[in-house]
Amino acid sequence: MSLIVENLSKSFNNQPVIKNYHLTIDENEIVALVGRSGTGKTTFLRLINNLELADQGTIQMNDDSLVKDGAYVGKVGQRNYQNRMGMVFQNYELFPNLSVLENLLEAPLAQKLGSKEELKDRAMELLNSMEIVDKIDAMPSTLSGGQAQRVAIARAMMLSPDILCFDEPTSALDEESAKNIGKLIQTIAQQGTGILIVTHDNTFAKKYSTRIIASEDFL
Ligand SMILES: Nc1ncnc2c1ncn2[C@@H]1O[C@H](COP(=O)(O)OP(=O)(O)OP(=O)(O)O)[C@@H](O)[C@H]1O
Repeated sequence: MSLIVENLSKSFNNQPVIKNYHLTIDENEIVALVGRSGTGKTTFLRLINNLELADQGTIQMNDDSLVKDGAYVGKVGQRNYQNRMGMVFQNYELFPNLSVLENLLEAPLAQKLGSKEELKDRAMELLNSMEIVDKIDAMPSTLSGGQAQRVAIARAMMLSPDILCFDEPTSALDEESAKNIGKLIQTIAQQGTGILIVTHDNTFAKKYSTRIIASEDFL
């Protein structure tokens, strides 16, 4: 399963940020997107997560398009695309009023991806593999940054995405937690998910990615 971006363009107030950009991310790949501040990294992440509208181009996951030659597909098609795409936000965006387990179950239950028991088993399995199963009933506010990050990753993995995006995954972490997240990302990639990491952390990018791309190439 691959993410395919072709001829992608985006301007704000007639100021191009991304112009005729091409990128493919295949399964098992860990692509790190690095570059100076203000060169479009967040914009790119928002475009491929359908949080921002493209002016031109194609964004698709194998045959499931989000936008083809500048034309957005219908709602069902957009949902099909989005179901294959996962995102771990910089501030994790956990639901503060829900426990760790409830955070993991919310979306897959709403999407009817399985019974509550089946989904709970999957959640336990993921939390176990991330060595955070003891926090299953904890509220997000009681977690450390590294723990909250792992819960956010587990929540994204509940939907079995083909591509998983990370926005600055190490910005709030100490060295040890960053190392653990790097290894966790490698394990997820080995299991078949393609990874895109936006980061300012060049050491992390070099150590854990299989390919580095630069946002200076967006224009
Ligand atoms: N909603 C918006 N309206 C107008 N301009 C925007 C908007 N979003 C982003 N921009 C502009 O697009 C350019 C790219 O911004 P973006 O946030 O994508 O860069 P970035 O590489 O992620 O930066 P940083 O590393 O600082 O997070 C900037 O010039 C920014 O001002």
